[in-house]
Amino acid sequence: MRPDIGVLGAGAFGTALAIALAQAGKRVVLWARDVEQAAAMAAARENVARLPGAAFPDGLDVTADVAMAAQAPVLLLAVPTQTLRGLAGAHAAFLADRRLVACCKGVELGTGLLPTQVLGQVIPGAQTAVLTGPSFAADIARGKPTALTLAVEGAGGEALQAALASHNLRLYLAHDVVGAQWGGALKNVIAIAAGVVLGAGFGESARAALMTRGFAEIGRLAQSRGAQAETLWGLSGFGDLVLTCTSDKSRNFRHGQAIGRGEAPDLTQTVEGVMTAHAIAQDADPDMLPVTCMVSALLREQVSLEQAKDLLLSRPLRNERG
Ligand SMILES: NC(=O)C1=CN([C@@H]2O[C@H](COP(=O)(O)OP(=O)(O)OC[C@H]3O[C@@H](n4cnc5c(N)ncnc54)[C@H](OP(=O)(O)O)[C@@H]3O)[C@@H](O)[C@H]2O)C=CC1
Ligand SMILES: O=C(CO)COP(=O)(O)O
Repeated sequence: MRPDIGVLGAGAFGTALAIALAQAGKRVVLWARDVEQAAAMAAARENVARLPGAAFPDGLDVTADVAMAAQAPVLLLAVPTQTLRGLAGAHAAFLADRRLVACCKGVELGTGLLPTQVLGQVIPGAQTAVLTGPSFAADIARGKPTALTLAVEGAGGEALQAALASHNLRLYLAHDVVGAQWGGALKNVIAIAAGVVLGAGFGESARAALMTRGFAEIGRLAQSRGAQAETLWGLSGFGDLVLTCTSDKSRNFRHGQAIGRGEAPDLTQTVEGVMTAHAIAQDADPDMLPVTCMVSALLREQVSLEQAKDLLLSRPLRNERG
């Protein structure tokens, strides 16, 4: 039988979404690129590698055959942002006339493009949407209450909202696809900075300052790229910034925390904020985006932690607004 939803990318997030949707009664096919990983998940009815402890419900099938998942009219793309172009390019024929819901949070290095913009380049005319907002994969998989933004341009938003929402996964519809993606991408950079601040022992007051000034920075950059301010105040911006900057379940936050403590970060994890910081900083004005540029410089070891702190604190005094 034709699935309702295909999920491409069997990492923590793709697996969690597949579990939640199957629990809500949808027929879901989860695609992993690795044949052995797909077989192991199918046998264990669990993604032991990426999301241990979350059992697969009935209605969730696993495959390494992209054609099987792509029978569904709606495909969730849950791979790291830097791999999205490769995924879409390799399977363009299967993706061409499907609703493609980008679930990744980041900016492509080199092009500065958002996920739906990458999809639009690789698959001209692609029907895209964005699912984003504050949610840890483990929470979604365990059926904990979660509210997310589903951003859809043009027609079909309500139908997609109804298809993907469930009792515990509450979806708010938005139409500002660009704004929803900028919020989700940039909060990861600020979360790295928040982790650095706490890891270094600069204190919770400093983190609150950084989150607030970081949010102002997100607003400046995102609005200069076409985002609406109201979108940034919502789940995809403010909501996700709060979650990611305040929880050590966040990989971005933990990455920063390790750097702040002078430890080596875990480079096996997907930490989207690293590439996003570099993608933004490569042609940014440090006066407009001081935190993002400093995070990039710190990650590249162009400045020390003490230098980064002093450089940020010694900037000329300014008005809070503007
Ligand atoms: N985890 C979370 O709580 C949340 C994550 N997100 C976002 O979801 C996206 C994915 O993150 P997450 O699932 O956590 O990452 P993970 O590190 O858990 O998994 C990444 C997955 O992507 C797969 N992958 C990588 N490259 C490709 C490729 N070229 N083709 C196909 N599959 C590929 C990996 O496969 P393999 O194992 O073979 O390498 C792996 O299954 C990120 O943008 C993240 O910001 C959003 C909200 C919450
Ligand atoms: O996007 C997320 C929460 O909304 C997941 O955060 P991390 O990628 O930092 O783990």
